Amino acid sequence: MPRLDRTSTHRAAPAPVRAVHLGLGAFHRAHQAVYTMVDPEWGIAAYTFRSTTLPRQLTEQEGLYTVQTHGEDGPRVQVVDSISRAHPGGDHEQWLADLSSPEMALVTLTITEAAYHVSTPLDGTALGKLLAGLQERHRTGGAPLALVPCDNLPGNGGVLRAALLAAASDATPEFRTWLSEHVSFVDTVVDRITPATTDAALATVARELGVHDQVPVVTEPFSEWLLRGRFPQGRPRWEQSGARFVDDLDAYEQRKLWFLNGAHTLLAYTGPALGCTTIDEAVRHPRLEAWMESWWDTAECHAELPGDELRDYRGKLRERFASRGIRHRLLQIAADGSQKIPARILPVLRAERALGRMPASAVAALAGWVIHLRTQDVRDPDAEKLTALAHSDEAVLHLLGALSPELADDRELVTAVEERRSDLETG
Ligand SMILES: NC(=O)c1ccc[n+]([C@@H]2O[C@H](COP(=O)([O-])OP(=O)(O)OC[C@H]3O[C@@H](n4cnc5c(N)ncnc54)[C@H](O)[C@@H]3O)[C@@H](O)[C@H]2O)c1
Ligand SMILES: O=P(O)(O)OC[C@@H](O)[C@@H](O)[C@H](O)[C@H](O)CO
Repeated sequence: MPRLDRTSTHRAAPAPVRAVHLGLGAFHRAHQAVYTMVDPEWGIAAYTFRSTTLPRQLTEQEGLYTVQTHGEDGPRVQVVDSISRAHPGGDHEQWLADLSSPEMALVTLTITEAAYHVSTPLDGTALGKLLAGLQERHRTGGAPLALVPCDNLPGNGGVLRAALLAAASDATPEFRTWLSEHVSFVDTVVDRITPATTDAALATVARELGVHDQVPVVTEPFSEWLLRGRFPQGRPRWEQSGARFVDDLDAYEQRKLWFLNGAHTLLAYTGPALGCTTIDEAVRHPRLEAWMESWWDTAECHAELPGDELRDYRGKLRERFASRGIRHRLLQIAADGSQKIPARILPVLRAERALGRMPASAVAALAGWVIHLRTQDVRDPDAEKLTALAHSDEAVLHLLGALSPELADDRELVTAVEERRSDLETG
């Protein structure tokens, strides 16, 4: 079977590289790279964090790959041609050359929530890599740049700015001033459910297009990108692909993190305890569905957007989650809980506790997390510490304290989570 080639794409040759991406995974390829296709003047140099396999496979395909959307009307397969070059994260020389090129106007990032914490040593971390690139750019002329984090974090632009300034605490005052004044930190809300690709996706491409793609991406038809911030050296015409540049990002960010990601987290931890493995299975389980609706009712009491907008969003989420075309594994979503629960569950839980209420769905999410830590192969930057706590006496008390110390002082909450855990453990 022939390989993918440019006969079915808009770009006869790779577009000039004006954007860099760090964290070349499924989501970047289903989201930012697809939005960038609209503008033939903009090509992307995309870097993995560590993997050497994906860049090699993409390079063998001239950077081309397919995105397949699974909606009600079956799969649709599209060739994406905006990645002009793909590199392994270990290619440091090329990274420094790209970051210091005055032609480079922006850097997008999908480096996971956990990567925004400054850890020492910085070497080998995403922040360390970014800092090294920015220092090289400053040293070689200091052209301005926009940084565009696309991870599910509240205030992701501001978080990245604070993290980089903290990471650069030993850098020269000149560099720190340049970083503050000439690097723009763009806030974003990103949304497109994109699970890890399975082998079935390869067969779909072969059947639909008659070509072999080694690295297809599977995603949903829905896609959203909201941005707020400056692009001092320009940007692709993303708005022509549906991106929206807005001033009032915060309420939409809250809606996305609480309603979509919060429900995902709730189901990711309670679902396996009730025998489910994917989101579409979980939303068909009556008990899990009831918790999800209860979570949304609770979150609605504290959300900023008007009720009718939230109800509309909930309706769309029900459809998106129930889609059988997207087999989104609960265990994929369950990774890095210590980094996700604070943004997705705790704000609503705290608001409820301040009113003297005990939100059953948030309690279920925390109880499910405790079970996850006791029973699964845990992927979390604090995995060692958390699994030890999960097997200790008073595991719930210690784990809630690890999430946020004041939670452990709330004895009523600790008891409620313990009771739900015991209930879930017995099925
Ligand atoms: N998949 C989605 O539905 C989705 C939707 C919205 C946002 N996101 C964001 O994108 C991120 C990546 O998702 P994905 O689906 O591409 O996952 P993926 O597993 O396909 O790729 C993850 C990418 O992140 C890199 N990475 C992993 N750990 C890292 C670390 N400690 N430091 C730096 N980079 C690291 C990996 O090398 C890889 O390039 C998520 O963590 C999330 O913040 C994903
Ligand atoms: O990608 P993560 O690991 O931050 O979270 C897992 C899912 O909740 C997330 O990927 C959603 O599918 C996504 O945020 C939808 O836009």
